[in-house]
Amino acid sequence: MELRLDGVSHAYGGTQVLRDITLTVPEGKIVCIVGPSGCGKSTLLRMMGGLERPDEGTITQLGEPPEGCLNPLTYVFQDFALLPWRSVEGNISLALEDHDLSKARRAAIIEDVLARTSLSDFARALPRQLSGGMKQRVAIARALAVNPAVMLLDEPLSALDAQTRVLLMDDLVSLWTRAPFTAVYVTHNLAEAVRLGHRIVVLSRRPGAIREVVEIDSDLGARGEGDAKLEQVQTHLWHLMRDEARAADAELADA
Ligand SMILES: Nc1ncnc2c1ncn2[C@@H]1O[C@H](COP(=O)(O)OP(=O)(O)OP(=O)(O)O)[C@@H](O)[C@H]1O
Repeated sequence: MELRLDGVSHAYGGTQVLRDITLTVPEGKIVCIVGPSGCGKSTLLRMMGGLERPDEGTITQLGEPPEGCLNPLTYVFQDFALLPWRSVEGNISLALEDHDLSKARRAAIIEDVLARTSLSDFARALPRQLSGGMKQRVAIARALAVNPAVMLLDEPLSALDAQTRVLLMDDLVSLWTRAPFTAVYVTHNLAEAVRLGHRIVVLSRRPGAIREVVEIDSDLGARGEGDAKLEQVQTHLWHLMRDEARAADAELADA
C-alpha cells in the first residue's frame, strides 16, 4: 500500500503548522521526515495515521494492505509506550487482542516477531528489567505483529544513547532487508535519515513546507560508516536544516 498526500495544510488556532505538503510514501520504502523543532513533523505523522484531519488537502491510501495485515497504520513512539505491568510477550499480545485470532495464531505471531527482533529469550521479562534499546525493540516487535501496511515512527531512537542507536539502526536495516516494509520515519538525526531513508523529506521551519526531497538509491544493507556519498548527502541536509533552524531562532527572538 502506498500513501499519497496532496496539498496538506493545517493550523492550530491562528498558528499555521503545515503548508501545502504533497508527497508520496511508496510501498516497501522508508521515507524520512526531517526539519527544525516545531515545524510540524509529528503533526504530519498523526495526519498520515488518521489521528487528526488536515484543514486542507487529502491523504489517500492506495492499493491493498499486505496479506495478514491486522492494522494498516501503526505507530512506534520515542517513549516506547509499553505497559509496565505486562511482560514483553504481554505487550506484544496487546496489539493482537482486538482481533479475532485463534490462540495458536496469536502465539505464532508473537513467536515470529520476537525472533525477528532477537527478543525470544526475553518473552517473560517486564519492561523495567530491559534497557532502553530492548524496550524499543519490544515496541517495534509490537508494531510488526499487526503486519502493518505503513509503520509510522516518531523519533524512535531519540531516547537512546549513541551506541544503542547504531545497534537499533542495524536491526531496522536487517528487518527491512529480510522483509521490506513501508515506513515514515520522523527524526532530528540526519545520520539516521541517511542510513535508513530511501527518500528524505526536508521541511522548512513552521509552517512546515517541503524544502527539498532527497532520494538515496543505494541499498540499505550496503550503507555503512564512512560512506562518502552518504556523508555528502548528510552535509547537504545539514546545510538546509541549519539555515531553517537559524531563521526559526531569529523569529523566536523577534517575537
Ligand atoms: N494539538 C495541538 N494543539 C495546538 N498546537 C499544537 C498541537 N500539536 C502541535 N502543536 C503545535 O504545532 C507545532 C508543530 O508541532 P509538532 O509537534 O508537529 O512539530 P515537530 O516538528 O514534530 O516538533 P519537534 O521536532 O520539536 O518534535 C508546534 O508549534 C506545536 O506547539
